Amino acid sequence: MLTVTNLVKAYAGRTVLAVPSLVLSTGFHYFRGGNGSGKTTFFRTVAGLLPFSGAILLDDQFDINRDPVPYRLRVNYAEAEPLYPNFLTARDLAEFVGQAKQASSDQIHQLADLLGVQKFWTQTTGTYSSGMLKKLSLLLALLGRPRLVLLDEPLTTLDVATAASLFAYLRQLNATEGVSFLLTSHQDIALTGLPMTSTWQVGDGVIVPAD
Ligand SMILES: Nc1ncnc2c1ncn2[C@@H]1O[C@H](COP(=O)(O)OP(=O)(O)OP(=O)(O)O)[C@@H](O)[C@H]1O
Repeated sequence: MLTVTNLVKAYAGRTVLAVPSLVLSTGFHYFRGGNGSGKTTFFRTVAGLLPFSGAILLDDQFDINRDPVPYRLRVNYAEAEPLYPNFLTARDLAEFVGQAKQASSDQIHQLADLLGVQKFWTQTTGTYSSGMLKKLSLLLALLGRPRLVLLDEPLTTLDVATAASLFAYLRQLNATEGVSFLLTSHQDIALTGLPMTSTWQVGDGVIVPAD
C-alpha cells in the first residue's frame, strides 16, 4: 500500500528522520515513540505537507512528487492538535475540504452524524472545545475516497461514545473498501479496538519494527 524509500527529513539543515526503506501493507499501522521523536514529522511528510528527499509511493502507482494531485486526493491527514481560522464554521470547512476531496454532500452529512459534528455545524470554530475541534478534524480526514488516512493522536480529547463510533467505522472502511490507516497515540492503542497490522517504534531519527 505505501512504500517509502531513502526518506530524509531535515529542518533548517538538521536531520530529524531518516528512513531507508519502509513498506506497509493494507491495514492498520501504529507508530509509537516519545515526545519529539518524529511521528508528526513522518505523518506530515507522508501527507504531502512537508518537503523531503527520497520517494513515497502509494499503491505502487502514485508518487508523492511525480503525481501530487492524485496522491493527495487519496491520502488524508488529521492533525494531533487541529487549528482552523476561528471565523469559519464546521459547515464552511466541510464544504471546502469536501470539494477538494470530491466528497458528496451525503457523505459529509453521514460523517457529521457519526461524529456528532452536526450539533455545532454552523458554530464558528473559535468557540469550539478541544474535543469539538478533534471531531471536526476527524470528519475532514475521512472525506472523499481515501486509500490511506493518517490519524495523529485520534484518542486525545475524544469522548468515549464518539471514539467507539469512529473506530467501528474505520474497521468497516478497511473491511469493505481496503482503506489503510496510520495512527499515533500516547494512550493505550488497544483502546481503539483496532486490529493492528504492524507496530513501529520511532526514535533517534529512525523508524524500526516494534513487533
Ligand atoms: N517546524 C519545525 N522546525 C524545526 N524543528 C521541528 C519542527 N517541527 C518539529 N521539529 C523537530 O523535529 C523533531 C520531531 O518532532 P515531531 O513533532 O515530529 O515529534 P513527535 O514524535 O510528533 O512528538 P510528540 O509526541 O511530542 O507530538 C523534534 O526534535 C522537533 O523539535
